[in-house]
Amino acid sequence: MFRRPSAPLGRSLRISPTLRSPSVSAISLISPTTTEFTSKSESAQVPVKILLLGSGQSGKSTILKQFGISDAHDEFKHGIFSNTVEAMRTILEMMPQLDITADPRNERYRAMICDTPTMIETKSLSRRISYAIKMLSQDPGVREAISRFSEFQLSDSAEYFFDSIERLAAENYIPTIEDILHLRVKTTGVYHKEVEYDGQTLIICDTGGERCERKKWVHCFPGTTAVFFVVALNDYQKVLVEDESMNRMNDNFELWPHVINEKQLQSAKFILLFNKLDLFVRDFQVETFSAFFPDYISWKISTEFFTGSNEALKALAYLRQKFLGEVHGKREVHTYEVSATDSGQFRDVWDAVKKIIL
Ligand SMILES: Nc1nc2c(ncn2[C@@H]2O[C@H](COP(=O)(O)OP(=O)(O)OP(=O)(O)O)[C@@H](O)[C@H]2O)c(=O)[nH]1
Ligand SMILES: [Mg+2]
Repeated sequence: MFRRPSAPLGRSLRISPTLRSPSVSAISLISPTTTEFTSKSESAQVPVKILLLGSGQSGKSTILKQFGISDAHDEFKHGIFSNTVEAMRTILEMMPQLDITADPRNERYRAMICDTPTMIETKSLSRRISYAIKMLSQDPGVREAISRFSEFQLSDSAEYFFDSIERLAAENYIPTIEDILHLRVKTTGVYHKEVEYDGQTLIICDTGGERCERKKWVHCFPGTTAVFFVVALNDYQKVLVEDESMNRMNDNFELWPHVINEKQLQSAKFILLFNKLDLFVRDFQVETFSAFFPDYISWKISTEFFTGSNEALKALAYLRQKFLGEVHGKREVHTYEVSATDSGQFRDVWDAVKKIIL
C-alpha cells in the first residue's frame, strides 16, 4: 500500500483555502532527511527506533517535541504569532458562510485582522493586533463560530493562543514549553531526530500525515523498533483538510489496518496512542458521538474493561475496541490515551511504553 498508494491515499489534494499555514519544514530541533533511514544496527549499540505514524494533525510532531524540548525557546515566536493571527482570520472569513455576524462595534478589528498577513515575522506582536484579537475572541459571533469548529478547518490550538494573547503580546515574551507544544507546523517529508532520553538513545522518525505524505512512510519502515500510531480522539467531529468529503475518523479506520498489516513492520511493537484526550473529554456529548457511531447507544461493555460512569471514557473504550477489532493474528497492540500537549501525561505514558519497547 505504501509503495503503490490505493485510491484513498493517493487521491489528489484539495487544500482548504482557509488553511494558510505554510508547510514550513521542520522545527529546528529536527533535521530533515529525504533518503532512506540508515540503521545503526552494525555499530555496537542498536538504537531504538520509534516511528510516528498517523493522519494529519493527529499529534505526531507534538509527541516528537515531547522528547526534545526542555526549555523555553525564542525561535518559535514567529510561528506562534502566525498561528494566532491565522486562526482568527480563518474564523472571520468563515463567519459569512456560517451565517454568523460579528458585533458591529468590532468591525474595525475584524477588518484589521482580515488585512493582516498570516506570516508574522516581527519580534513582537503589535499592540494593535493583539488588542484586536482580544476583542474579537470575546465577540459572541466569533464564540459561536468557534463552537461550530467541526464545520470548517480550525486549529485545535486556536483558543489556547487567543486565551494567552496578553502574554503573547508582552514585549519580553518568550514562548513557554506549553506554547511550543501548541504550535502547529505541518510536516512535509520525513524527519529523524536522535535523542538521549531516559539514558537511552532513541531515533524518532516523524512523518507527514496528510494523504500525499503517506507514500513517503515506506522509507522509514526498515529497522523500526516501535510504531506509535497516533489517532486524534476528536477526529470524528472533523473532516480531512485534503479531502473535505472525508471524515477524519473514517480516514483513520481506513489507514490503521494498512499500517498494522504492513509486512515490513511485522517485528515492530505497536503502540496505539489515542491523543487529544483533553479536547475529547471537553467536547464530549453522547448525542454527537452516537450520531457518528449509531451502534454506540446499544453498545455494551464488559465490566472487566470499564467500570466507571464517565461517558467520555466509555466512548474511548468503544473506540479502542473498534481499532483493536482490526488487529488479526498474533499482533500485540498496546493502547494508551494521552494529551500530547501535557508533558506530565506524556511522561506517564512514556514510563509505561518504555517497559514494552526498551
Ligand atoms: N489540545 C491539544 N492539542 C493537541 C494535542 N496534540 C496535538 N495538539 C495540537 O494539534 C495540532 C496538530 O498537531 P501536530 O503534532 O502538528 O500533528 P501532526 O500529526 O504532526 O500533523 P502532520 O504534520 O500534518 O502530520 C497542533 O497545534 C498541536 O499543538 C493534544 O493532546 N491536545
Ligand atoms: Mg507533524
